[in-house]
Amino acid sequence: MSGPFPIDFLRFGWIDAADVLLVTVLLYQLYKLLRGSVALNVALGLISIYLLYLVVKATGMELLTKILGQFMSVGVLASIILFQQEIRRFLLSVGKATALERVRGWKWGRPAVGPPLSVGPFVEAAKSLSNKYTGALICFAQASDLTPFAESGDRLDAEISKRLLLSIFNKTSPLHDGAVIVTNGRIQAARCIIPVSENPDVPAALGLRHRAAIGLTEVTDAVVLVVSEETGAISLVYHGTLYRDLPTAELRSRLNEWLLKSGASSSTASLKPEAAA
Ligand SMILES: Nc1ncnc2c1ncn2[C@@H]1O[C@H](COP(=O)(O)OP(=O)(O)OP(=O)(O)O)[C@@H](O)[C@H]1O
Repeated sequence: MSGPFPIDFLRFGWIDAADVLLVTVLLYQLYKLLRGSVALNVALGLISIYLLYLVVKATGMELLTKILGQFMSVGVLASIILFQQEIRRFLLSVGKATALERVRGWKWGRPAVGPPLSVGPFVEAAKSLSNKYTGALICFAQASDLTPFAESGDRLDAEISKRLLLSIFNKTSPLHDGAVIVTNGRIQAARCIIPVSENPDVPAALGLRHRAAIGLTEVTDAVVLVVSEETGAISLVYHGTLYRDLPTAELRSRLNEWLLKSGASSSTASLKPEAAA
């Protein structure tokens, strides 16, 4: 027997062990990715049909095998269409894990980091907006390209300042509706439309602004800051998780942590750590 676990009728080698391990890791990653979304139920449905197909094939039920076989043959294509967002997120996390983004900067002759981004103006603007119950939605681009969403709004390419952020979200401003997108340490665009989450677990009390913030972070690695018009609460969203009603110090530290962490590994922006106020 060549393998580490000699079983009479099975030749189970190191390669098989690695194979099983990798498939386990892959399935676990898939589960983590789909957890909490309707896609998990769809995936379970597809897996059940596949298992049923294997059983009817093994028992020789020809008609059912044929029907399910037809279904399975289009299954791959259907899965790609059904799971486009999840596949996108998966590939994004693989890309980040392989640290390709880190080397991309010098490899393609681009600067590894953009102009420094300070979280101060965002924290200060969020505080003011919150005190006045003015809604806001600010998306910080990281490794994922937010250009397609920025293009849905009005291009600004402006220097970041608290005053500009307050002007944009002022209720009388023609730019206040929609999201602001921050890329490369600049306000790239305002009035942008971002994808709304379809996760049924998002509390019904949350309106479209918060759902949109969650939605963008489900399909990209952006960090999103939300100020609620209704309650004045300031929240952050990252990787599909909403961190609600944050005090200023926590808002600042989380922004510093998340943007600094990825700023070091992505080519989109570097960040000046901010001391707590
Ligand atoms: N897909 C979207 N992309 C960008 N902005 C959006 C999107 N959907 C809603 N918004 C913004 O959210 C506003 C509506 O917020 P709504 O009151 O429904 O949400 P909410 O989560 O309850 O927020 P709030 O607590 O501020 O009321 C819109 O006027 C718009 O500015």
